[in-house]
Amino acid sequence: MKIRMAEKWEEIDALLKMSLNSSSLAVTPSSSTSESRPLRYTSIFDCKEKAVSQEDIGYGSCRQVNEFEKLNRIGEGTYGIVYRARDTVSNEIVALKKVRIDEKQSSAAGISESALREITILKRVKHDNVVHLKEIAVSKDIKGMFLVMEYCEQDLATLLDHLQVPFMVAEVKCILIQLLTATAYLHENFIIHRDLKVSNLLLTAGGILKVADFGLARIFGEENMRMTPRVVTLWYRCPELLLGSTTQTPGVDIWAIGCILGELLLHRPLLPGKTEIEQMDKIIQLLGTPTTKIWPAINELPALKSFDLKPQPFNNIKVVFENVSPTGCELLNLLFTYDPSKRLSAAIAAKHPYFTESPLPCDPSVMPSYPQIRNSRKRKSTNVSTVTVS
Ligand SMILES: Nc1ncnc2c1ncn2[C@@H]1O[C@H](COP(=O)(O)OP(=O)(O)OP(=O)(O)O)[C@@H](O)[C@H]1O
Repeated sequence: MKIRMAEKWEEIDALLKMSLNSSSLAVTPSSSTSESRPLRYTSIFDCKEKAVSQEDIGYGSCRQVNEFEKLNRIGEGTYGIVYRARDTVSNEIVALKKVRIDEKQSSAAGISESALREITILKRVKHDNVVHLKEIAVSKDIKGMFLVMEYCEQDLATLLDHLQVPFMVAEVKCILIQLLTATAYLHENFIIHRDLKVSNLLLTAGGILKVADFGLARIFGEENMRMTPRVVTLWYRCPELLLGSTTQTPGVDIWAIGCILGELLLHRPLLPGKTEIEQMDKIIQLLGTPTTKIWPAINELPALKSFDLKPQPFNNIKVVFENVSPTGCELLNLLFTYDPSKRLSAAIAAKHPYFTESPLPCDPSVMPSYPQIRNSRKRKSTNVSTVTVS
């Protein structure tokens, strides 16, 4: 068994190393931010951040999961179950995300591609507003692998479902500015999240927002990098993906952030389409029909002919968001720019005057916190994602 374990983890380790060294993922960090740092592969065997060689410790420094006491189940996503747990060594409360191991998986050792992605990306990012992967724990047998993450008290989807009144504008701004800061950091480091939505935004007890769930994230920058258009949960999916674009830009995250801002302001999902056609219709209802004048490349999108774009000449942002200031409506329109090449960047959006006009973003420490609703139901939108990993 020991030998099988060693082989298995070495196999995963080699795969991670290969994926990060391959040309499609070879990137150089941006030098435009002080937070940028070399994106370097660190071995899965380095998972406790201290420099211990594999030889020193046998099968890597990963601790066994039985050093964590599972307290309760806090979430279940497409790719694994998430538990609240106590580290019996440090007494710290952590989140344990179990990675499904399926021997039938095509990737190494039965670990899904999305889990490998999540690990490789989370190990290279370090930002206050991105969930921190502390280490990887393993079960005694070969069946379990767990991401040990900092614990966050709630996710925004559950919070939204339970709040009787909408967030105050100052609270919306507090959340959004943190989300934009995190996204700017990711984009500066060539990472597109590709699944931003309220259930993937976590809040700590101190109101700090943490972007989570990097199972669909990708490194971008390579010319003509083709990606499947069927990523991003439908309600948050941008028009270029709906229309079949395979070249994805950071703009897919920016569009999703527009949907999140809309949802926070309205206290309901902004564009809850049930099918791709309905999704596109809802976008057109809100923003008007896109034309080649505002989006010259639209005619080149492969799936355009499958859609019958209804003529709708009006932009209804001000109607739908009647209680939102003109500056707020302007920010929404910029986030919802049809042409992805003209869509606002996260870094520029974070400097938009909406955040400096009254009411100002509140301090995270005064964000509402309801630990008692932590284990309540998860919204159905999560199931609408129909994602394909590529
Ligand atoms: N670090 C954490 N702290 C607290 N709760 C968490 C943490 N990570 C995840 N969760 C909870 O578990 C849920 C599922 O986690 P996550 O989104 O990472 O899993 P997934 O399988 O990738 O989900 P999805 O189906 O949305 O892709 C989250 O919505 C959140 O409620």
